[in-house]
Amino acid sequence: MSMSIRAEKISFFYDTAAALQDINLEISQGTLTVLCGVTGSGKSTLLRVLAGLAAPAAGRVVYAAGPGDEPNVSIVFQQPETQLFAGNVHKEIEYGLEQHGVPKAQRAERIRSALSKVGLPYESFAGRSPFLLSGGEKRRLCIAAAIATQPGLLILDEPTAGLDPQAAQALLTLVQELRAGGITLIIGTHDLDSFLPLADQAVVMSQGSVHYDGPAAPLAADHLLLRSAGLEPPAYSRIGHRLRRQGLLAEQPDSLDALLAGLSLQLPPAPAEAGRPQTPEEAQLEAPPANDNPEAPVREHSQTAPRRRFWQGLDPRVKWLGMVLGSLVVLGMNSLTPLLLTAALVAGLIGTAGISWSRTARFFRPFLLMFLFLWLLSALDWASPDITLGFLGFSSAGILRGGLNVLRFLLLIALGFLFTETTTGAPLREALEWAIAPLKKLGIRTRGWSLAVSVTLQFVPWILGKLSQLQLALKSRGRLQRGPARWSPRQISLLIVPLLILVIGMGDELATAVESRGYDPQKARTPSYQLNWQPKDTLALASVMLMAALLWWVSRIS
Ligand SMILES: Nc1ncnc2c1ncn2[C@@H]1O[C@H](COP(=O)(O)OP(=O)(O)OP(=O)(O)O)[C@@H](O)[C@H]1O
Repeated sequence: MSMSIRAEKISFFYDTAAALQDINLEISQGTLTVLCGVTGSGKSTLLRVLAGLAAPAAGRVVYAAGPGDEPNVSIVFQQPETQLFAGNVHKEIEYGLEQHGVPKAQRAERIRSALSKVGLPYESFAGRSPFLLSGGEKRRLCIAAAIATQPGLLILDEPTAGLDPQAAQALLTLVQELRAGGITLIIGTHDLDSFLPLADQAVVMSQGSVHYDGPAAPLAADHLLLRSAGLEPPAYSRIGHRLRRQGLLAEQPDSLDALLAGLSLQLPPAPAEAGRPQTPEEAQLEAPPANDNPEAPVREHSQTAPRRRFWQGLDPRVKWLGMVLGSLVVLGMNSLTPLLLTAALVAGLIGTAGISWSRTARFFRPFLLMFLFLWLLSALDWASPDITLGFLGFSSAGILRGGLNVLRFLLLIALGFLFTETTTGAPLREALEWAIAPLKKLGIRTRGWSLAVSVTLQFVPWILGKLSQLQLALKSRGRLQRGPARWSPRQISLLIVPLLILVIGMGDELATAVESRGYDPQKARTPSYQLNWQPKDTLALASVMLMAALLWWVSRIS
């Protein structure tokens, strides 16, 4: 089932500024259309209007499906990471199917087939958290979620942006397969080199209007037209143009392959080279990319040190229990020896978890200053001081009591630090669900809680990531500084506004993504991560309990 689409005199405004003006388009069924234009020319806005996600201020969009078919449009936005919201890959895709009324019995097969089309094997990916996939895998998952509903029209906004060459090549192959399967495709892109050779139709946008609408091949060769819209012609076309002027090529190529084929016809082999067998290195250089096959998973390099892997591999419930048990024991300690012993133990654990000392120091620095101040405050004694510093007086008992409290709090924070540094978002969330599950028996609804925690947890690493990106951006515009990045009050004040805008923007994108998949806020969703208790977890928990008991005993006898 395929669809055609027609835009009639479309205009769209953001507040009062026109983003689209008088757009007329006709896209035939089963074709691939490339929508290009410089940044800000209106591509994303037009794609959203064509997908029915934004209503035009004037004009209309007309969809036509085959006889007996409902028009069904799917869109995959830029930045796929902002579109994911479910607890695992299976549920991420199932969500759209549910909204489209696909019966439960048919969903698993549809999900399996969509994942296989984008080269993510169901067995390896279905249970994984979408947030823990690589960028290329997230992109494929979004496309799988979009095609699972069997749309007649699929709209992709910047599908190759940010992908490595192999992942981009796999995506191009997937696009060709989708088109061969009869889907109508509209692709908004800056990547003319990749998409123009595949396209039937091309639309060039300029300042919210259509600058060119016609067949793709002549557009690639029309450098004047492309440049007048601010676009650089594809490299194969520019090279072909130059070679033709020098008489080295007979025809203007319409793809890189056509250029290479034309060259090999035109150029005789160099005399010294003629007849020489190809070396293995040359053969390798000329071979097509190893990952041409979209079924092949994207190769990934893991830089994780073995020690860190051990900690991250532990069942998160062991870490939750360890943190709770450790915190209870620490709270019960009121003498120095067990607290110092625990501090040494926690320091050792931080070391074995592969967390660098500079990272630890950066984390604790703000707490140390605050606690030092609190310590001094709790030791102040004006009436009968044991120690005097100028006009300030401190009592020895106050110093000891304050010191113990400070140490206790620092240890509690250190346990939390150890836990969150070795546990990523989804397992952490799942362990929390497990911990609060008994509340369900008391009739308390825990799904809302876990969803709130899940959303918060998704935002926290994202906000921290954005913060360090913003800090780097600020730093790159200042003078060269050595040493670790520090926060200055001025930097913080400069970051607040962009950070707020980013957070609001992300909320907006997420809301639109959810809406585009037919989100119903009344429906409860529970995120999931496959908890997997292994013998090593039992061993780790036994060690934690033994250490906690030992420390408790030391605190009783000292
Ligand atoms: N939410 C918004 N509020 C106000 N103006 C907006 C908003 N989104 C886009 N615009 C403006 O509308 C115009 C078209 O933006 P659009 O995102 O459609 O461009 P684009 O061609 O997709 O750009 P890019 O290639 O950078 O993604 C731009 O001038 C942009 O500044």
